[in-house]
Amino acid sequence: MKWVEPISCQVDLQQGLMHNASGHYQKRLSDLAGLYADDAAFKAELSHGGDRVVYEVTEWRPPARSGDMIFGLTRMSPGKIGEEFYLTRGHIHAVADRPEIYYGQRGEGLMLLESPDGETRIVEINAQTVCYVPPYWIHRSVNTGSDEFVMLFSYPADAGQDYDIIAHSGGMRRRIMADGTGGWKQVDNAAWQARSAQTVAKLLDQQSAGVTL
Ligand SMILES: O=P(O)(O)OC[C@H]1O[C@](O)(CO)[C@@H](O)[C@@H]1O
Ligand SMILES: [Fe+2]
Repeated sequence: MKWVEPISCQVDLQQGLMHNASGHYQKRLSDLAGLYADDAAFKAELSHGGDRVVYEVTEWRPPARSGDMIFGLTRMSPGKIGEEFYLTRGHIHAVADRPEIYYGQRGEGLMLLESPDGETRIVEINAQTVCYVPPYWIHRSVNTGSDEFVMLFSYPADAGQDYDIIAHSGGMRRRIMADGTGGWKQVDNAAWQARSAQTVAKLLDQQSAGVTL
């Protein structure tokens, strides 16, 4: 029998990376086109500040997916586009009933959550905060601090990510903006459109066996 080997991965807090990872990817500002409210500020930032890396992920993925776990580290740079804090693309798991755990390592930020039928929640995350993302919640990380925001994450290996659900509803329902006094506030996204009852029911009926990951 060829068992999957146990491993350990060292979290490098300063670099915001995990050593001994099996994968690494970076997202640049241009990868986030269309996600921010202020498109003029986005374009100005791209042309003046350059297409810099805004977040990166080092992760370990098991050789087989079913029943196993993926874990890794996300490092988000600090910054704003206009008044809106830097964010990740955000997604629902392709197998929507799969949950996720985030564990704050450094910096400050939050998890912006949205249920299929449009309820919203915010979970603030600092170092040592564990954030539980329950099944079915769309989730996006936001760096609300002035330093890098680093979190460890772990989720079922067969979960996958569906990014279209956010695009199809005109973005997430809430945006996280500077409040003018050094903090953050949530504001409504005017472009947001509710998902139909049929779309919500389809997500709830989904069977993992029928989903292509
Ligand atoms: O995949 P997104 O929405 O760009 O966000 C990146 C973060 O989410 C993950 O996909 C984990 O759910 C990690 O890659 C990282 O923590
Ligand atoms: Fe996720």
